[in-house]
This record gives sequence, C-alpha cells and structure tokens, in this order.
Amino acid sequence: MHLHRQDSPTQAAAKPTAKMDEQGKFEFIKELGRGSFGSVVLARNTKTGEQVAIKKMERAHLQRYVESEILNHSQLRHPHVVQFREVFLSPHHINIVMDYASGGSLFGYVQSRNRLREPLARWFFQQLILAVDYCHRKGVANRDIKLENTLLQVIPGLPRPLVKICDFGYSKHDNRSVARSKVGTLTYMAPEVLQSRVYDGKTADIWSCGVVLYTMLVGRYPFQSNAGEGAGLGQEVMEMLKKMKAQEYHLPDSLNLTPECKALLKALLHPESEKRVKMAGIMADAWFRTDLPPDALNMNDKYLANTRPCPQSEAEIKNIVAMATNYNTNDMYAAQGMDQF
Ligand SMILES: Nc1ncnc2c1ncn2[C@@H]1O[C@H](COP(=O)(O)OP(=O)(O)OP(=O)(O)O)[C@@H](O)[C@H]1O
Repeated sequence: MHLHRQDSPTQAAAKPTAKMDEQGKFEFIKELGRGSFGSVVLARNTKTGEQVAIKKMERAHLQRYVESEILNHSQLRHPHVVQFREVFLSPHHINIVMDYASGGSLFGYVQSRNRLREPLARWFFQQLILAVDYCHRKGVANRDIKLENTLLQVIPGLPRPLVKICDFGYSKHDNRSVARSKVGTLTYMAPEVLQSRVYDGKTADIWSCGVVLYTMLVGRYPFQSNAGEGAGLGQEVMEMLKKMKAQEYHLPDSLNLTPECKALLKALLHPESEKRVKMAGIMADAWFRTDLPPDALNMNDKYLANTRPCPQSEAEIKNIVAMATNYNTNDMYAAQGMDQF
C-alpha cells in the first residue's frame, strides 16, 4: 500500500438522520467527506427525490477562494465535471449543491487495486483530459487536479465508471491577475508552482494530470522526498524539486508499459513549463487517442457553446457570497435555533 490521501479530509462515518435545511428543500442523508472548510453531505431533494451532494462551508471560516470557487464552478457544464446546481445560505453555512458522484474517488479505486493496467488508466486519463481541456477553454484553471478530486460515477450498462472532476476551491479564471500563489496539493504541484514563480495555472494542471496518470499506472507518487520524519517542509520541497528537474521517477520494467505511454508521461512531467506538452499535443498523441470514442474530441466544442449553464446569475452568486459573511443575520437565525441543516 503506497498511496496515502494527500491533504485529504477525514472520511467521517455515515450518520443517518432526517435533518432538513430550513426551507425544507433538502433532506440530509449522510456525510460524504470532511475537510477544513466544513463537509460534503449527501442529501435528497424533498420535491424531486433526487440525490445531490452539498458542500457546506462554515460562514465563520470562509476561505478567501470561496467566491471564485463558486463562480468558476457555476460556469461549467460538461459530462466529466461534477455539475454545479445552485448555492444557498443557511444560518451557519454557505451550501454548494452539486450532482452526486456515487462511485467514490479515483484515489479509492486505484488504492483498492494497487495500480491500473494501461488501457484502464487511459480510460480515466482521457476523461480527465477532456474535462480539464473544457475548463481551460472556459478560462478556468483548476490548480488542484488529483486522484482525490477525481470522482467516479457508475452508469448502469457501462463496464467502467465515468470520471467527474470536482473541487474548484483553488481554481483561477483567466481574466483575474496572474497566478503566483502556491496553491494545490504538494505531491501534485508542478515545479514552477513549488518554486512560487509566476506560473500559468493551465500548464500546471497538465503537470498534475501527468502525476495522476503516473500514480494510476505505478500505484505510487512519482516524486516523493526521502527526507525522514522531522525533516522540514523546505527540505522536502528541495528534494522533490531536484527529482522533478532530473525527471527522476521510477517506472518498473515489470509494469510492461508501452514506449508510447512512457513518452507521454515524460512529456507531461517536463520540468520546464514552456516545454511541457500542451493540451493540443495530448489530444494529438497516438497513445491518448487509442480507444477514444470517435466523437470525444468534438464533444468539448458542443459543451463550450453553452455559455451560461447555471440558472443563478453571477450577480446573484456574488450577492449570496457577500451575504454569507453577514453575521448579524447569522446570529439572528442561530438565536431562533434555526440552524437545523
Ligand atoms: N459531488 C460529489 N459527489 C460525491 N462525493 C463528493 C462530491 N463532492 C465532494 N465529494 C466528497 O467529499 C470530499 C471532499 O470534497 P472536496 O474535495 O470538495 O473538499 P476539500 O476539502 O476542498 O478537498 P481537498 O482538501 O482535497 O481540497 C471529496 O473527496 C469526495 O469524497
């Protein structure tokens, strides 16, 4: 067992209750995941019976990225992106309602199988790339692509689950200032991000996709520090950077990876961001295109044509986020014992 969740929320045990949000629209079923922001819960729409996932972030501890997370996610509609539905306030939380991805995460899938064979890893990688390409063409760099944020949806009749990327908590839109902040998850961070240089979030996402592909195939992370426990983060980062710059990652012969697969990995994990393979290069790659459904490459054009997939306007969302920090309202609700959800 080589994989450990990276900066993961602790998975809490399911606690079935019949709690409702205060408008009675959603009924709480169980907790799906927990992080520093709050938790993600499975809930049922009491009118339609549909199951949804709700990310509940505590209003008292809102991350500074919350507005861009919601705005960026709300612009996206794609078969391989968890669908955003709406955002609403409850007395103590801001709640992001999304489609429920019932198949767990790609992290759990790989962990339970140790590693994946090339055709299966390619199946997931193709969908991840289609999702990331779509987001990039919508102007959104995710900046936290990882196995843990790649969820799966089991579709009856399909032999393998489908990928749905989630978590736009660190996402950045093109028309905001250049990226400089060291955000994301260490193990998946491109060298230029680790070095806190000015970087392009989209190119950094391609590196993270390379880490995902490597980890699916090998069952361990490509660049890890050997610094023992107690070594500072600085030392760990320096060691990782040294390995990244030398492209020093291990591909055991026993895996029998094809030369085409190894070549793509090398191009994805190129330490110089300017020389790293671009999205168009991945799409044109023969290994990537193997077994790709014929219409898959055109699919993104179709989804890009849908300019406003969310029924809530940008102004409405901004207003809800602004209201989220209005603690007078919050206290008023709490005083009435209304925080039932
Ligand atoms: N739409 C969804 N359907 C099913 N499960 C979900 C969904 N969204 C999130 N989860 C679960 O909740 C967990 C936490 O969600 P999310 O990744 O958004 O939180 P996070 O704490 O910001 O994550 P991280 O710490 O990795 O950045 C996920 O790892 C996943 O297991």
